[in-house]
Amino acid sequence: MIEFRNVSKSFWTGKQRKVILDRASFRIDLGNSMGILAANGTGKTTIINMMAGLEKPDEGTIRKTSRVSFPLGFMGGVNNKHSARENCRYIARLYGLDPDYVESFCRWVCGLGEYFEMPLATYSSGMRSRFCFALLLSIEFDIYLIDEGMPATSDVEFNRKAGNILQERLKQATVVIVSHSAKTLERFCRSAAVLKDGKLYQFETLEEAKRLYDYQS
Ligand SMILES: Nc1ncnc2c1ncn2[C@@H]1O[C@H](COP(=O)(O)OP(=O)(O)OP(=O)(O)O)[C@@H](O)[C@H]1O
Repeated sequence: MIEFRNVSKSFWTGKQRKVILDRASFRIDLGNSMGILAANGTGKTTIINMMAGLEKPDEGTIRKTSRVSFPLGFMGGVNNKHSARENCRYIARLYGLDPDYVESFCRWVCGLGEYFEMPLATYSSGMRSRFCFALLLSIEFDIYLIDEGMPATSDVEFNRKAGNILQERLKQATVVIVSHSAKTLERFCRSAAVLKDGKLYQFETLEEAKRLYDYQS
């Protein structure tokens, strides 16, 4: 479960305050995947980052009682000076997992060859995103956070392998997905919410959410 209670978040732009959430309260329960529809630039990434714990609210509380993933495609949290192998083992220890398992899983999924032993700083951005995605897949979460659809790399073989693993994971898991497009949400959830003027309006069905979203845009 993820619960936002009276959460406010805004940014100072130098001229005005950009409000993302204004004392918003909502809850996402396990087994009830939810999509959030919001126009570009209104705060989708910020909300996902707050759920992941990457950003703090200005006010209010965010409570989590489940294992919540970092956003799919997130490339932080790794150390550039260390190799994929060292990063794997470090992250495994942080999550209380078996370092041998995480290392061999990632080695198999991301197919980096000898680069697996080299510092991340020597990787291309494609190699880095393959590694970070493999790392996410090596950990099992209850709730997966997706910002604007599935991440994809330019490596077809990797996309197929990682996509199949993720597909299996998502069958059992709860998904929170944010997008500006209802079409992107359709694959993942039946219920949805609309982010509007700093408030989140939750609906039983995506259809209902779409009606409000289409009306305001
Ligand atoms: N650290 C920051 N300082 C100032 N403004 C910020 C900061 N982070 C985000 N913003 C602003 O807050 C708004 C929401 O940003 P966010 O990235 O969450 O939007 P988004 O809905 O995901 O956008 P997009 O659809 O374009 O990816 C944007 O106007 C952005 O410029």
